Amino acid sequence: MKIAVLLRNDLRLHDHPALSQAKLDGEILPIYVVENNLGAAFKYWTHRNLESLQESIRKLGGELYVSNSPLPETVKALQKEYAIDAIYFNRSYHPEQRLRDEEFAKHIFDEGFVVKTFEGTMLLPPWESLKENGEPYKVFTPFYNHFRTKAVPLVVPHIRDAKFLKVPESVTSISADINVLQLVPIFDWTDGIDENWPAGEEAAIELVKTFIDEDVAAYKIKRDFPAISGTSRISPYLAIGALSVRSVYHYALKMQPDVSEAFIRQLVWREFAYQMLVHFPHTVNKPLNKNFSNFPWLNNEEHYQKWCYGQTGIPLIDAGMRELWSTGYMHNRVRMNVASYLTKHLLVDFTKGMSWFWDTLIDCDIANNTFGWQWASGSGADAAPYFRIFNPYLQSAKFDGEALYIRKWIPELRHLSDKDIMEPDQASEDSLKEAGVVLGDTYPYPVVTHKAGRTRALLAYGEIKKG
Ligand SMILES: Cc1cc2nc3c(=O)[nH]c(=O)nc-3n(C[C@H](O)[C@H](O)[C@H](O)COP(=O)(O)OP(=O)(O)OC[C@H]3O[C@@H](n4cnc5c(N)ncnc54)[C@H](O)[C@@H]3O)c2cc1C
Repeated sequence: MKIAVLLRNDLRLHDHPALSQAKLDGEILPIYVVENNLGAAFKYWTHRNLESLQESIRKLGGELYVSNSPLPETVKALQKEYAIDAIYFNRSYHPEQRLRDEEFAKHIFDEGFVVKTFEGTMLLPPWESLKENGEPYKVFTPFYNHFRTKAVPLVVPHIRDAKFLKVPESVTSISADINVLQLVPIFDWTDGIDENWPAGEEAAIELVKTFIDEDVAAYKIKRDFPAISGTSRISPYLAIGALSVRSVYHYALKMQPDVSEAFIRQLVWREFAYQMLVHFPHTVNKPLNKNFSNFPWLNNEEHYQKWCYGQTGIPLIDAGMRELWSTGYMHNRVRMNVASYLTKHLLVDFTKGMSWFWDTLIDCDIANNTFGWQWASGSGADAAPYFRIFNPYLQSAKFDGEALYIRKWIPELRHLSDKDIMEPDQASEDSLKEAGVVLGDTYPYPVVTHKAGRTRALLAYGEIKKG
């Protein structure tokens, strides 16, 4: 049987249920089709991971094919040029793609293809984590407790040999040249990504093994400090699927059963985010909490731009946004702060923050990004209540006490003392002068200070509470 295995955000050969089953059932034609509106950084990350997977498949004597046309057209043309019998794929939970997949699967099944779908994204399919009454959980702790009573399926074997198909040159609907997808930007801004993130599953597996073998025990106490590498940094690999979440889960439980609880808990937050997405797909652009539909956002474009480019005058916020711009990643503690500052202090709609993250993160993940923004703005499931507003100065003092993170990303402030660097507009004129800082020139004044932003946010919140 000639089986086309559709690859999406699952660019790997380990624990890949669709490829594993195809290996047992026949000959494999792996195809990647760009389907969603990818952000710029993630496009480039996809390109590099496709290159890496191409290399691995070639070592096994096969070829990875790509197509620029939408999936139904690609399959139709391919069928005409190179009669395939079956289509296998791991399910996607991107709301739009899920609908397209369902329609597509039905259509090609009616046309006589064998169609098989698999779980390749989550630890458990979303319908296995429901309450007894069949409703989805909206609060994390009961979800987590329920989840821990379930057995996560074991991983499937790494593909180390398989019969791969190679299409003749006459077939033009797919190509083995990844460049045809044009995922690499014309202007070269990708150095920061290249320097920080080796692509591909080998790099991903090495990273996660080292983290679990050596660092997971300290995760709980180190994970909140952005200047130190206390977290796993596996999110870019989970997002593109170079790493299977099930492999990570089982490896952690097997190798470090006594000290991996805090880390496993985060993997289950990801699971929770996915099940929220599946059951409440409208949350990708609308608040889960309906009260927020009429929230009086100010959406000041100038403020938004300053936030995007790390020019708000609040050092912790600017450091985070500059880390994101340079590397395609931001530490979780800082993500919570920048999201809170945008939606609460600046009163900019959370969907605007979400779309900036979508365009700049290499770990952009539709479930985690949606969930994170809904949570931070107070409109989502198990959310930070709106009236609890992060104070970025206290957050810096608590989680970046020696200002190592701020100094790294805002070098123009580096000569200020640990205290002054967190709130430069409160520093004395002498201290600023001595450190070579001219507010409004070398570094901006705050767009909105914590005190003013907090008061304004609470007033806005009062409006929606009144109804
Ligand atoms: C506003 C906002 C937007 C976010 N957008 C994304 C996104 O687009 N993609 C993304 O992967 N994560 C997102 N997160 C969640 C979190 O910030 C990242 O998963 C984490 O920083 C990745 O670093 P790590 O792999 O070192 O995490 P670790 O702390 O090592 O955790 C391991 C894994 O657990 C999962 N995880 C950890 N924290 C969370 C969380 N709070 N919610 C859901 N899953 C979690 C991730 O898959 C992560 O890779 C967002 C958080 C916020 C507040």
